[in-house]
Amino acid sequence: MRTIVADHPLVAHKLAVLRDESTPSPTFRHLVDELVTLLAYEATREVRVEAREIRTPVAVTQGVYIADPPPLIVPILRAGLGMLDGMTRMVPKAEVGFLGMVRNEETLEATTYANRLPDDLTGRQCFLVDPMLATGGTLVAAIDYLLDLGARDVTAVCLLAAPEGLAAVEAAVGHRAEVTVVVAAVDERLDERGYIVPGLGDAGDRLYGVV
Ligand SMILES: O=P(O)(O)OC[C@H]1O[C@H](OP(=O)(O)OP(=O)(O)O)[C@H](O)[C@@H]1O
Ligand SMILES: O=c1cc[nH]c(=O)[nH]1
Ligand SMILES: [Mg+2]
Repeated sequence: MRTIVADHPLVAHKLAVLRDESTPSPTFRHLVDELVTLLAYEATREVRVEAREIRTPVAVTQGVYIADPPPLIVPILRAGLGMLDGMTRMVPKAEVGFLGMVRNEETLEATTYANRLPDDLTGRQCFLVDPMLATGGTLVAAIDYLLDLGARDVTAVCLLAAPEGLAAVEAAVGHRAEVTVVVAAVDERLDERGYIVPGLGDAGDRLYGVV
């Protein structure tokens, strides 16, 4: 498994504002949207492309286009929805699948309440988006869905990861496929409630309110 940390002052600045507990929800949503476009730049570095001839006003040349079949972007609801628009803005050709998953805050186990994915992901490059990789339980389950449908090239785009979560994902799925995790930062640890420290709190609640 590869972990790529988007080490850039613009990312660090936006992340600092995002972490601040006084940042209100509208600003939080806007920053998540901006951050994901910066992470998408790293995450799509190896997106499959094909060359096709184009005619500029001056000459004929080869243009580079994102290849078919188009990449599949899969936000993990709820919090992953906050990253969807930024991803599709950067890769408009992408198709979108959906996974609704929630972590039980007592047991920390993830359960799935919605699943809308293509039937066959053989040969598809898949991009899971979810701001938080904490214990890794949610991401492991999400990657399992994609691998079971035939995907072998999966990139997770997250804002924050805990070292424990990265290790859990590597142990669970690293040997089954090419998995890349792109993050804005790897934080220190998890606390006793399974929250990322220092983190930014509950990403879903900060995006959409406490429900
Ligand atoms: O790595 P894990 O320990 O599994 O935790 C990470 C998950 O927790 C959060 O979602 P949550 O379950 O709070 O759902 P929400 O997006 O609806 O708030 C987050 O967006 C991840 O999906
Ligand atoms: O810190 C955390 C851990 C899990 N989910 C979140 O939204 N935040
Ligand atoms: Mg939540």
